[in-house]
Amino acid sequence: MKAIQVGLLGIGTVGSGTFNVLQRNQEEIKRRAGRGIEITMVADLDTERAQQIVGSGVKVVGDAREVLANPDIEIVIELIGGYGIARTLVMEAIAAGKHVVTANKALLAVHGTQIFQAAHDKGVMVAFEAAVAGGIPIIKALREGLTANRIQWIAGIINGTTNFILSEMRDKGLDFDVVLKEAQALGYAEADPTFDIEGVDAAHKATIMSAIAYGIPVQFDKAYVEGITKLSATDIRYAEQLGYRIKLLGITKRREGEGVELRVHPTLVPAKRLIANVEGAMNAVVVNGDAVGTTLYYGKGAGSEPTASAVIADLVDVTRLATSDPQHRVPHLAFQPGQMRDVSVLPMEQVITSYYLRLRVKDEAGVLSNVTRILADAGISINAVLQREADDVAGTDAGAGEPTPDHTDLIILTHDTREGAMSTALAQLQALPSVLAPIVRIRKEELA
Ligand SMILES: NC(=O)c1ccc[n+]([C@@H]2O[C@H](COP(=O)([O-])OP(=O)(O)OC[C@H]3O[C@@H](n4cnc5c(N)ncnc54)[C@H](O)[C@@H]3O)[C@@H](O)[C@H]2O)c1
Ligand SMILES: N[C@@H](CCO)C(=O)O
Ligand code: NA
Repeated sequence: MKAIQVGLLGIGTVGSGTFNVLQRNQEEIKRRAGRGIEITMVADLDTERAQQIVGSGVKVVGDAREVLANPDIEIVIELIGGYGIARTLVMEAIAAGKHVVTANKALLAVHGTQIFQAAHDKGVMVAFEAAVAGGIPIIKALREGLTANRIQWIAGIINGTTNFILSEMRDKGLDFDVVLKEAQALGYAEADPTFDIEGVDAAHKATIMSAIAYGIPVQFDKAYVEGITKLSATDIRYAEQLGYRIKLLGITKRREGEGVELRVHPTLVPAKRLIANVEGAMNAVVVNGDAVGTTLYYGKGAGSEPTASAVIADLVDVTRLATSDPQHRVPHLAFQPGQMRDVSVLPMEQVITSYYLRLRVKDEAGVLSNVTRILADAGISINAVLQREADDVAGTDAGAGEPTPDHTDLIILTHDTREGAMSTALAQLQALPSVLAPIVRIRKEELA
């Protein structure tokens, strides 16, 4: 059988990895796919660099539409990124009857509903394993491997850049900016690194996972998104003293009869959990299903060849299924299109979680009892209280000046409560005259 012809749009970090791995492993891949898979045309704005990567045997063009216009090309790989031209090209590729493979989580989290509908109507596939946790086959696991389960919750380290930054800050005591530059140089960071550090990239990926897990539309606009830019070394250290690590987690939970939680924020995780020990740019996703229990997926979530690994897995899937009846394919979002449920993402005030609080207070009689009374009145149960004197935090960057002997840090761990109740209590705590600086609130998940 003749090789299937593929057009590649964008040959940057992931595109070049895809080209190289496909070349290197072509024989093995062919044995798996049943026929050869060949990138015969590449579009990139930088045609000179593109031609250097692919050599003289592959046609390189500056205008992606030339690829879409080529009737011999059956699969288009979109590795440009963003919601702009990439969206137009994906929609045009679908309209032209071509299957699409993409790593573009931003595009799918925001416009996925429209894109999957168009693909369904046209009878083509849009495959996106590389869009979530790069090389880890998490889409495959959720969509196929765990199909017996009612998924209860998912919690993942799904942004390599921020995990790298948090790990380096904790291990080496390096500054945020220095580590960010390193992450960019290593090719982990998005073109706009604010997407990484502000949690947007993780929210894109969590949005896609929530849709597949529960059979609901992508609802990125309703996700709660908080990044790591305000996290201080002081809290990383206190968390450690309490037996926790701070990770940027993408979390989605099914709340029976109420809705779905979808949120990204720094999270205290017990240090003994495997996921708490995922360091550097590595990703890990914990999925809890009612039948299987808790499962863990670990690996490289970014980088040229790890991401290419997922792109090529999709190419193989699409190649095998290209001639099949669309009814026999795995649905884009795991559930049959007519079986999607319109379950809403809950507003953040209704989220139920536990908390780490740090209050810088005057070290005087009655402070602790005032604090605990406010929490008790709000129905918030305390799990642990720790008081750290000036000496314990010397040299920290707590932001309110160095603690002096008459200032102290009060660290409180709570049991589960509603975010709304916590916000109300925090406003009251903040108004206490003995509270000297903005209170730090970091959410905590036991992930048991
Ligand atoms: N880098 C990673 O580790 C990683 C991991 C997972 C997913 N992704 C996703 O993969 C996609 C690509 O990321 P990347 O890191 O390879 O980006 P990149 O910036 O390295 O590459 C993008 C390429 O697209 C080209 N391009 C831009 N506009 C174009 C246009 N109009 N026509 C043709 N080519 C155009 C650029 O010249 C560049 O070579 C993004 O959606 C990204 O979110 C990246
Ligand atoms: N910028 C992303 C790339 C992978 O999607 C990350 O750091 O994880
Ligand atoms: Na993946």
